[in-house]
Amino acid sequence: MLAIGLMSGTSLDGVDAALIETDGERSTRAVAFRGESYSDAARAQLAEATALALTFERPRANPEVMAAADLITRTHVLAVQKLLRDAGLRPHEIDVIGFHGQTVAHRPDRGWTWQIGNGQALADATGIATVSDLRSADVAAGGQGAPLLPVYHAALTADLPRPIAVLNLGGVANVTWIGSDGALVAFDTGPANGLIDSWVEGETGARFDAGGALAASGRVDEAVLCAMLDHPFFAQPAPKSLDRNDFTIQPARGLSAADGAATLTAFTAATIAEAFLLLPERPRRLLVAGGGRHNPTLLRMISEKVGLSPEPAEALGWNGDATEAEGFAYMAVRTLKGLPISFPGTTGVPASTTGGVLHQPQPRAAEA
Ligand SMILES: Nc1ncnc2c1ncn2[C@@H]1O[C@H](COP(=O)(O)OP(=O)(O)OP(=O)(O)O)[C@@H](O)[C@H]1O
Ligand SMILES: CC(=O)N[C@H]1[C@@H]2OC[C@@H](O2)[C@@H](O)[C@@H]1O[C@H](C)C(=O)O
Repeated sequence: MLAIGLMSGTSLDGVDAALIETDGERSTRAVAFRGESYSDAARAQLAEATALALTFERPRANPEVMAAADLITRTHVLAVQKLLRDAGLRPHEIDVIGFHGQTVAHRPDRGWTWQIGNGQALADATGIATVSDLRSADVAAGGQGAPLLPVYHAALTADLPRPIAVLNLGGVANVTWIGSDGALVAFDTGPANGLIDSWVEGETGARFDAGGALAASGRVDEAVLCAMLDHPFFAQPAPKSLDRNDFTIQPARGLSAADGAATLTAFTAATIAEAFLLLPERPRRLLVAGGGRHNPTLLRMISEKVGLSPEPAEALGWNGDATEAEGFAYMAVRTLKGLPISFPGTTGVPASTTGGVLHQPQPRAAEA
């Protein structure tokens, strides 16, 4: 099948749109990819909606969050249209879209996770069957609702020697470990770039620490690093997941811009080392996808603390910027086929679970 996957990640940098050909099982081939950036105004609107949503006891139709949801849907429609144009394809040639939406609050402890974006509106506007709300069924069944990528990581690495680990360095980081027998262990490890981005934006106005240059020029403050690592999340057994806002840059306040960047980068690396202690067996290789693989200072620190060289996804011919979006395309095909997308080892759900809500495009009123 030809499937489009759409992801708007915790970094709020934009929409990733990927087109893949897959059977939702072992076969998967990347066909096209493009990103659609948010304007500064859109990012600010999404950040506000996210901050607000996190204060709610449960998801509700608040006007500000609904306006953000509308922005998300419209930007995703645009991303699909541009991706189709790039690929020279028409909507009827695409079997399904996997639409992750934007997480505004992730509270499995309260029994919910909230991704905004209207799946039916996206299906109607693109004319393509759309699977949305991919995390809720898992949470309803008692899982963490995240991470979901492990099933795709397993397909991507099917021919590689195991055990193997795949690290996704987005705003938040998550690791997937795949054992020799195909067993999956996966969980969020801590912030990846989220804190570094917030720090750098506050200190310098830049969106992120390009090339890890600021962190490379600073000194890690060991006392701040120790204080940050003294957090109950790291002692928790897997599976476990995070909301983007579960950690803050507060402990680094008072450090110079460079030392703060170095310390927060070291924090991410140290949390990945902590995560490795929870893996059943040391992986032979550590593959890295997500924006953090563009940060050599972060990769160096991970290598030092974990004792394994992180290999950017490109080493295997993957596009590490597209992996998440591809994963949601893959999951949408699995949803169509009634196959599970989450497992006891990945989200803690008691039994393997299907997920996602399917929306068939409705003919427009004018055409009806
Ligand atoms: N050249 C670069 N140098 C340093 N860091 C970079 C570079 N390019 C991207 N990044 C980092 O990658 C981040 C974006 O990563 P990505 O797109 O994988 O996150 P996301 O998908 O929004 O997050 P999540 O996976 O948590 O949902 C940026 O915010 C930035 O911190
Ligand atoms: C609730 C939510 O949106 N979580 C994201 C976030 O970003 C990274 C990490 O935290 C991961 O758990 C998840 O996304 C990836 C794509 C996943 O589900 O595998």
